[in-house]
Amino acid sequence: MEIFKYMESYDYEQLLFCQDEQSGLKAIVAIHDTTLGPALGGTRMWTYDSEEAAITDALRLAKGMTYKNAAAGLNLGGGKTVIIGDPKKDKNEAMFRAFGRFIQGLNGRYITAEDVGTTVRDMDLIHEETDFVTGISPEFGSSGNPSPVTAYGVYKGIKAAAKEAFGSDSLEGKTIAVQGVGNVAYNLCGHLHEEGANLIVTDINKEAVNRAVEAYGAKAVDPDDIYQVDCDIYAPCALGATINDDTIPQLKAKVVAGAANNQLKETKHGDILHEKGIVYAPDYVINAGGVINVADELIGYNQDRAMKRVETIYSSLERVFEISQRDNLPTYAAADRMAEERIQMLKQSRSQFLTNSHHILSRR
Ligand SMILES: NC(=O)c1ccc[n+]([C@@H]2O[C@H](COP(=O)([O-])OP(=O)(O)OC[C@H]3O[C@@H](n4cnc5c(N)ncnc54)[C@H](O)[C@@H]3O)[C@@H](O)[C@H]2O)c1
Ligand SMILES: CC(C)C[C@H](N)C(=O)O
Repeated sequence: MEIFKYMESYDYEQLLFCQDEQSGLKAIVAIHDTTLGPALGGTRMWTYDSEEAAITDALRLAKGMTYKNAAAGLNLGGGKTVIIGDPKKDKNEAMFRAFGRFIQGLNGRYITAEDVGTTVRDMDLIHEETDFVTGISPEFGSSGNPSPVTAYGVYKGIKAAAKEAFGSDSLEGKTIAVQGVGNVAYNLCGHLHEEGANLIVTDINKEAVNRAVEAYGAKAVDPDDIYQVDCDIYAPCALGATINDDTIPQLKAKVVAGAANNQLKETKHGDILHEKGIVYAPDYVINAGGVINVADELIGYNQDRAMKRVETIYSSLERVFEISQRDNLPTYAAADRMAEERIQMLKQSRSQFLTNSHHILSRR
């Protein structure tokens, strides 16, 4: 992999490799763009097939956070960390504390939070070493686990996408296929079930599937079968790139709207959805609830204020669908335009984030 060539292609600012032999920490921090403010993005812990796969994931996820934070109207740039390892076996206190010290060394250029494979407990350990971490325990006056809030935002976003596709945002009687029923999607299924939707779920983890079947009467299918089930809405809530050449021809849904980051394997897959008349809710717009919630910690966490802001995901998606129709653009491109315009506008007056300027951290 030619790292600088890749970084140049999407104008990444910084890529850091953090190693601590004693604790087994191998972390990659990618900072994409800090025009709008310090880079905020979660830490993912995953068993990658190769170091290259881990680097690529960190870079792709960091860019997604730049767009997510910009589209959500936050004064924050985009970054992300991946820790290479099995979150079930390889975690220890020293690992997260070592990572916290590396973050502290960045002096506020990057702020972390939870992502796949990390928990509030892990963030609390990082917090032993640095203040540049969010999603820590409510006992510190913080917002805790972002997943239920992400789920609420995704639920609101699914309603906005349903209105665009079916003319009504009611989900009663709609069949929704949910891929991955982890932290976000289990909470999402609760909202969908409460509104009277029929759920079809899958997960590579049998316990996660059973939990959704028991709590919400969901029907379970094998992981490979989720794309072809008869449904109105497909909600990808596991990992990325599930909208691709193999899966699109199988989809019967009229809407793709879910929590996962980087749902489109390549942008051409967003073009194909558009051509087929499938309403796609851009991932980083619909799943911004968690980051909106944790970002509120930076100005003194207020749950009511954060939830009101999460509710705006519905109108942000309406705006994306409006731009898409007006300019005959695929929805992912309409969302990119919205985010890029905001960044460009501010780039004219600011370039790199500096801790000694007036910014969100100075109010903490
Ligand atoms: N947690 C948040 O607040 C948040 C915010 C924004 C975006 N996201 C994104 O949403 C997605 C889910 O996040 P989460 O926190 O719920 O993670 P999670 O790890 O709790 O849940 C993911 C689930 O997907 C399952 N899974 C993995 N591969 C699968 C496959 N091939 N087929 C079926 N199931 C599979 C896992 O077993 C797990 O149960 C991720 O892409 C994450 O980046 C999460
Ligand atoms: C800051 C976190 C809540 C980030 C979250 N994992 C996301 O992808 O949006």
